[in-house]
Amino acid sequence: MVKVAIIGATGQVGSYAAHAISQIPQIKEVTLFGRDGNQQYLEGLSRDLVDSFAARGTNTRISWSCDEKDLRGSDIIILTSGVARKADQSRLDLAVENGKIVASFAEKIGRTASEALLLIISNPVDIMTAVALKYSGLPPHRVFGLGTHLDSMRLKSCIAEFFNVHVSEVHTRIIGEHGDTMVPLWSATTIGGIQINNLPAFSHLPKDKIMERVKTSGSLIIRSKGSTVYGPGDAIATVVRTIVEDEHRILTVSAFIKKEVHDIGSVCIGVPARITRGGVFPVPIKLPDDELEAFRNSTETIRNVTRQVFEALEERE
Ligand SMILES: NC(=O)c1ccc[n+]([C@@H]2O[C@H](COP(=O)([O-])OP(=O)(O)OC[C@H]3O[C@@H](n4cnc5c(N)ncnc54)[C@H](O)[C@@H]3O)[C@@H](O)[C@H]2O)c1
Ligand SMILES: O=C(O)C[C@H](O)C(=O)O
Repeated sequence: MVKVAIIGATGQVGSYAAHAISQIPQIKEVTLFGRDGNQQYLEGLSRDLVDSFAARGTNTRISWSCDEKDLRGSDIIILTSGVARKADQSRLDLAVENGKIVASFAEKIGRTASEALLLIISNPVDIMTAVALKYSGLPPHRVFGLGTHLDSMRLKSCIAEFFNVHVSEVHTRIIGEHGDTMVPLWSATTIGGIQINNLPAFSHLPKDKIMERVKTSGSLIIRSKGSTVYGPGDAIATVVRTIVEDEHRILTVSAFIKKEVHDIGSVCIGVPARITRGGVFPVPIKLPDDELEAFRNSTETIRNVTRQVFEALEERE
């Protein structure tokens, strides 16, 4: 049975993720982890979740803590702490501020829960994954971020709507930055198992418009209702279920790549990765030239900002 801790559980994404993952039968206990001063909120949140579980017939145990010692024994730690962007900000604008928060939690995790798998949600998620990897000291296959999984789901629903098919018939992925330079893999997109460009209607698919919608989904939701909650929360639950059931599904998460995508490496970025109980393993792939060039451009953006954040964090030390 599995024990999961959510750091940043008092936030919008952390609290809904706690609800979503608690429906996974193998999860025995979820610990809501928050900052000192948030005890009252955490007690209220845990009571609210316990009521929900009773109503649903869910057997997961809920606990809460502000003490890093209680991270010990966690199989999976989900890190959602950090500031969220305003609708007119880029996720990259949060890099230094959230880098400090993520580095500090990563150090705690390295000290107390070095056997855990660490799933990063805080934005900009690719860069925060690199920060968590460096400051936790955990091996690369046990530190990964939500990456472009949510973007891939957004693209999937747009394609399903256009072709008027069930979402489960659409397989697609977006790789690269969880941000403006993300790269849709049309070459890896199928509907009902058929390569999308072999479908006559593909020539009418408004690809640019769809990608604009995917890229601006987060800011539109933030402008409309303050934050994105259900999309990320359920995307997190999918990743966690894939881990605990050792499914070996291939999801597009932010992982440290060495040479899996042509010769590009030494960066944490959204790539297809096999997700197992033991960790996350990027799948070696070859891309057509246009997608490769776009991915290279995306990795350069992430690499540059990661470098700047590492420099800022070194000044802190
Ligand atoms: N990767 C994704 O797909 C994705 C999706 C949604 C949100 N996010 C990111 O997740 C993060 C949380 O989003 P949210 O909507 O839950 O925000 P929120 O403001 O509702 O919650 C923020 C959480 O971080 C904690 N926190 C804030 N500043 C802190 C600090 N200095 N030290 C320790 N803890 C601190 C808060 O206590 C709270 O628990 C943001 O960075 C957001 O951009 C990522
Ligand atoms: O857009 C955001 O800032 C939140 C998150 O990254 C999202 O894509 O929903």
